[in-house]
Amino acid sequence: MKITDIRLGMVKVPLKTPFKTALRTVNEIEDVIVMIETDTGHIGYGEAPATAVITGDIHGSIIEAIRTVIKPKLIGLDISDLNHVTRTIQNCIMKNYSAKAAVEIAVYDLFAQLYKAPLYKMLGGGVPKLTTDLTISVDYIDKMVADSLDAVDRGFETLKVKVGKDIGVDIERVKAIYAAVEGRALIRLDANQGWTAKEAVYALHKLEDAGVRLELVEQPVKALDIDGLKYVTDRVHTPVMADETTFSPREVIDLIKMRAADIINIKLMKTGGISNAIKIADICSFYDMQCMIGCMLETSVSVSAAVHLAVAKSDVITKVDLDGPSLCAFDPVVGSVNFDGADISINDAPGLGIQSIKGLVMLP
Ligand SMILES: C[C@H](N)C(=O)N[C@H](CCC(=O)O)C(=O)O
Ligand SMILES: [Mg+2]
Repeated sequence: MKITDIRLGMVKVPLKTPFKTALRTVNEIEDVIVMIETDTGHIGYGEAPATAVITGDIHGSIIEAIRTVIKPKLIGLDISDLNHVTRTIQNCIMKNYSAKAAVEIAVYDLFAQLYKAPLYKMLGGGVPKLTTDLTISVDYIDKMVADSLDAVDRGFETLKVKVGKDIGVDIERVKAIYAAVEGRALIRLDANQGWTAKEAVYALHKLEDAGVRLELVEQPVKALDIDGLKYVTDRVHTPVMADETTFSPREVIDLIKMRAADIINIKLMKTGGISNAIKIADICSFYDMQCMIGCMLETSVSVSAAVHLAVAKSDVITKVDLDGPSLCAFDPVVGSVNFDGADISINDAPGLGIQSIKGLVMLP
């Protein structure tokens, strides 16, 4: 199975409600779709969101990186040489993680199609079911409480509550949500870099002292403030998770050695795809550290790949934040991963099982 062409398109899906974090507000998903064509007629699908505030990637950079650098290196390569193909993707350009991720996802899709197996089986097998959390956007307290109750009524048992704005209001936000859903849902926080280390310790001590039990707090401080992350990790009982701080396997090793966080959030759009995500999961497994599998604002094209990976690495990926499809007004993908509220399941179609993408607009 040889790569003959790589075509690009755009998919646009409105969100059910605006997605608001300490870093940005977004109303719709607009992502680059990668379609890798082969001499056997098989097509592999991938997707890249433009998350400039986290990965530095924008639509133009994703499209140009794939068109002018990655694609010329891949034409003619044999999908059965998976390691050679993924190394070529990783080594042909620095950074550009989302572009690399989209192409790698399509390559892994084809690799599993080649052997007529669902991707998770090619990655080691597992039980093809997951349960995801749902993100509660940062907003007025009453709105966040109402959104949290609605999510619990819809069957979500874990809520990822966005904070990282005004520290005093953040504490009140979390207390109010905890009081409203106590006993019905687990709460994890994501400050998206919005606090200083001292603010984070202050807020978490206030919440701990008030009896608010949190599953974890994600990325309390700036991405590059590793000392600050360790400062928080050393001082609070609530487990601290690194998200924006860690992209590569090297960064994960450094973080583990410093004991700067308790948990790592693996996202394909930070790792540059599946090959490095596997390395990070294996490093964490070696060091006995838990991981979460996360996503950016992605549709079920690329989130499906994250689902397959998480199923295969469920020994170490014990937490799931794959709510991209749940945030979408509709699922544009006809495919094999079924996103039904909190419940995610995979059937036995080969690869990612993607048959078509509704509303896909191909780029010239
Ligand atoms: C969508 C997911 N639940 C999430 O919250 N991801 C964010 C980043 C999303 C974005 O801004 O596109 C995160 O974990 O920080
Ligand atoms: Mg995060």
